[in-house]
Amino acid sequence: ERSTSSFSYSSYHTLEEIYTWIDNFVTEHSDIVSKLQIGHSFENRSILVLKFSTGGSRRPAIWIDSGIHSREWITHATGIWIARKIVSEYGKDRIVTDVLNAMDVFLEIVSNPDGFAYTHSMNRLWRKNKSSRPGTFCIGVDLNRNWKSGFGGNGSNNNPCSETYHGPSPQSEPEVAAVVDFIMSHGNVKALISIHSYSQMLMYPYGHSLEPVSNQEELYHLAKDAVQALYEVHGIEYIYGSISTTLYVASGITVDWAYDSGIKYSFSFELRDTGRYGFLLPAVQIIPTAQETWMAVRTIMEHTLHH
Ligand SMILES: NS(=O)(=O)N[C@@H](Cc1ccccc1)C(=O)O
Ligand SMILES: [Zn+2]
Repeated sequence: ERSTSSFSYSSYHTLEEIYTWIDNFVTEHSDIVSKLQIGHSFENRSILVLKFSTGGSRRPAIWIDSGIHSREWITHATGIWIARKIVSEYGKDRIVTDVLNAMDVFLEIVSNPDGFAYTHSMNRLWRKNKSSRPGTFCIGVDLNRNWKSGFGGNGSNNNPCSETYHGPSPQSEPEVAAVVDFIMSHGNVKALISIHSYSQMLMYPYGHSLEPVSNQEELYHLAKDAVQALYEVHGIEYIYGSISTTLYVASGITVDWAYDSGIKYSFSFELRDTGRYGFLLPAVQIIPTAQETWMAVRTIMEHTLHH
């Protein structure tokens, strides 16, 4: 009896339950999945990444992260569901099979483990990590403002008590430094997908400026196709475009760093909903959200494989 088959994919889970699921999932699919520890959080929790690989060495890769903002529980749940979808579709779905026969996929489900634990224990709406520094009264850095590209610019805040506090310096946070170090040492990541909630948007760089990226046309049309694939599942409508023109100016964000580091297919999702439940999305919407998100992610994977 596979212990992951007793795991409820239609429920929200604690950090411990997710880490146990990861171990069971890797054990049950050891032919294609392995577990990497890329670092430790501020409070010394392991930072874990699932690697999906069918062989080769240093194959071009796709990076997916969820949970950088700890209160966005739908994103961890979607990451878990996508992990299972990838292994169940390999050998069946033509696109997944072609992608995994040529590329590796890295999936960081809990990108902010300290914040996530805190949303279960003390404050459901905690967003940042849990770092603290002498002489700083408030806790936590916004891990979507701590990246080097555009660091400290408009749409981030220098006040440690702010929800968008960028931290003392780029990559000051171990949760960000671990990802930077991993991706830079891998050196062959072709696409990055950073999953947030909520607003129902699919966005690409830049967030820190209104200036279009060099392959803006390509990213616009890929986002359009991905959003259409998403819509066809349950009729959910997303808007899409560059972060700064579609949402707001935000500086020091993951996808701007990725793009400026050469990852030309960098996207950020804002999953369901549009504000009725917001971060408190009911668990009954987990699987529908994951199913539709998967179709958009699969579209981006296919494009990355062929370009
Ligand atoms: N998920 S959210 O509610 O925090 N909104 C995100 C919006 C966002 C998402 C991706 C890149 C830049 C900005 C944020 O970091 O402000
Ligand atoms: Zn977020």
